Amino acid sequence: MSSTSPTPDHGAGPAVAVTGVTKSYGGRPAVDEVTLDVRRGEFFGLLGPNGAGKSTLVEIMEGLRRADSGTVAVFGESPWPRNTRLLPRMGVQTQSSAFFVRQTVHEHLRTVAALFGVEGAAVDATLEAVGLGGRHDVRVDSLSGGQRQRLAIASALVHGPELIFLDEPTASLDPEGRRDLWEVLRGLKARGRTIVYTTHHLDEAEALCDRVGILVEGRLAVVDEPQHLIGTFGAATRLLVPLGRIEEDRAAALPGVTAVTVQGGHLVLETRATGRVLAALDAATGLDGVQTRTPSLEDVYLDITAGRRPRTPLAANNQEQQA
Ligand SMILES: Nc1ncnc2c1ncn2[C@@H]1O[C@H](COP(=O)(O)OP(=O)(O)OP(=O)(O)O)[C@@H](O)[C@H]1O
Repeated sequence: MSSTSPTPDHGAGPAVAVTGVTKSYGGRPAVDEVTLDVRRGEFFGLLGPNGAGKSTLVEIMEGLRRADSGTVAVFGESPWPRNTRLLPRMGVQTQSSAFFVRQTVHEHLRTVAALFGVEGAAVDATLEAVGLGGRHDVRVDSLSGGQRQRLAIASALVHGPELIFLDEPTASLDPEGRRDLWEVLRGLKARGRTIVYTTHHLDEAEALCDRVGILVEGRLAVVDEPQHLIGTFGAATRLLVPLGRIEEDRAAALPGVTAVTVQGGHLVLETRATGRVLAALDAATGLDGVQTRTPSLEDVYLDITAGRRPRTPLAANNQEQQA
């Protein structure tokens, strides 16, 4: 965003290296022995259910919390204790971003920019990018939740950081705002920035992230590219057959069908042998009105977080970094 942004550093080594990090509260690990690299220029998504430890892990990476054990290196340096050399290189939006509430939107962002020694032109460009271009003179305490979220994101981006941490940035955005933010983030990635992103929107992670890590109860269950994860975990395809076309028992007996449920006006057949089941359905009832839902990241995520599939310790393409 900033015209004075540093040139992205494409040096060797990961943007963030997390090694054996553990953090407990009251004897319970919130983050448990996590080892993970975020590559330079990568869009990395951190996923997991409520309370899985995402924010804790991200805040340890940012230098806002201290790990009980393990190490974190950001561009090769420890972010803890507060490392002022790293601050201009990182942009941080947390779930509880602070605001100067009595200022206007423009004053607020100008104040943030000034802390980083960034010129005013970057303020206007950043507000425009996050969709607050028409809100310069509105007081921060008069903004809606979604508008505040946009301002928090602007505050993380205004100084043109190389590494951007966004913690559920689309949580209170409307669908249009989400899509607009996707474009902003894709633009940042195209310019070589590294993005660490937590979200509960699996469609978003699938659309944006080069790799995702899924945390379950503080432990990293898997790290992989979304498409590879979907292929590797072999989540089922679902065939939606209008109710009344075939009896449930008969559908369940078709070769290749692994589960049958009723959802809305459909019988839902799960299968990993789509062609075979479609052919059998065609022979039994015809295919009129039958819809096919291919597996998504959400299916894999639900399987992993519900513990329905054996968890691999770490996917192969992250293991090369663990050596
Ligand atoms: N400051 C704290 N003091 C005590 N417990 C904490 C603190 N911060 C987090 N925890 C606990 O650590 C666990 C992980 O919390 P964390 O906020 O990191 O999860 P999360 O994955 O970000 O969840 P969400 O998706 O709900 O934001 C939770 O059980 C939470 O209650």
